[in-house]
Amino acid sequence: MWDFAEMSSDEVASLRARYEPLTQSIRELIDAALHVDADNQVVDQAKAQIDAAAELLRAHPASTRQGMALTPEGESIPWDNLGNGIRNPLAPPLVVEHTGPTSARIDVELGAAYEGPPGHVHGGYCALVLDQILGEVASRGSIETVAATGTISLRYLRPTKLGRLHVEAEIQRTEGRKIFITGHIADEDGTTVTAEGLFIVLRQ
Ligand SMILES: CCCCCCCCCCCCCCCC(=O)SCCNC(=O)CCNC(=O)[C@H](O)C(C)(C)COP(=O)(O)OP(=O)(O)OC[C@H]1O[C@@H](n2cnc3c(N)ncnc32)[C@H](O)[C@@H]1OP(=O)(O)O
Repeated sequence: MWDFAEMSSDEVASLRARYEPLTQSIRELIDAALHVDADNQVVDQAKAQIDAAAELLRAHPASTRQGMALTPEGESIPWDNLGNGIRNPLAPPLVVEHTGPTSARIDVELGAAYEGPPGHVHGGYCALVLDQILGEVASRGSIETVAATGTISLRYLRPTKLGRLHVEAEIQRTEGRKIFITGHIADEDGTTVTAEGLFIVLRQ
């Protein structure tokens, strides 16, 4: 059904435009559900509408699922995956901006859905965000150099406040297929988590 290897950039853009707003609406639904304080009637009505939407979507199943795909031009499409999948509302809304051949940054807002300690981001999601940006920088956006996490080490300096976060990553050195890379997350008060990773470029 989705044969990205056969698609033009325009066709991919049109699919993105179809599904990205659905993903964002589901994220907003989760946020609304986490903030609601209503009576049985309101909650029952919302549940019925959500169940109806799920039934509508289930009536049109995809024949394949793909975590990530490539277009003929070599553009990578994060489709269903948890790190930054366009169609996955559990993925934080990450947009990785490559600031050079060996570095990148993310500016993202993480709200109630990502809470661990009260008012703060769950440590596992901090790890996911750092793993994602380190992996993307290490992979350098190419199928030829896709790198997997070999080892990642995190240091939680202090809790990360929910809200706007800034994330950076930079390659420190490479040894053959091994890429040594560091990164950090900062909230409005400064750095909260640092990461050191060893990513390994997959054998082709
Ligand atoms: C369609 C696609 C579009 C793509 C478009 C691009 C965008 C793409 C963005 C991706 C962004 C992803 C961001 C999330 C990244 C994950 O979450 S990946 C998932 C978590 N990681 C895994 O599942 C990896 C599981 N492990 C493995 O598959 C294999 O063990 C590995 C890591 C590939 C290494 O296997 P291998 O290639 O056989 O490695 P091997 O030859 O044994 O060892 C090579 C060297 O690495 C060292 N090494 C091996 N394993 C380790 C380790 N775990 N720790 C430390 N050192 C190690 C060895 O000691 C050796 O060192 P030297 O002797 O050369 O000094």
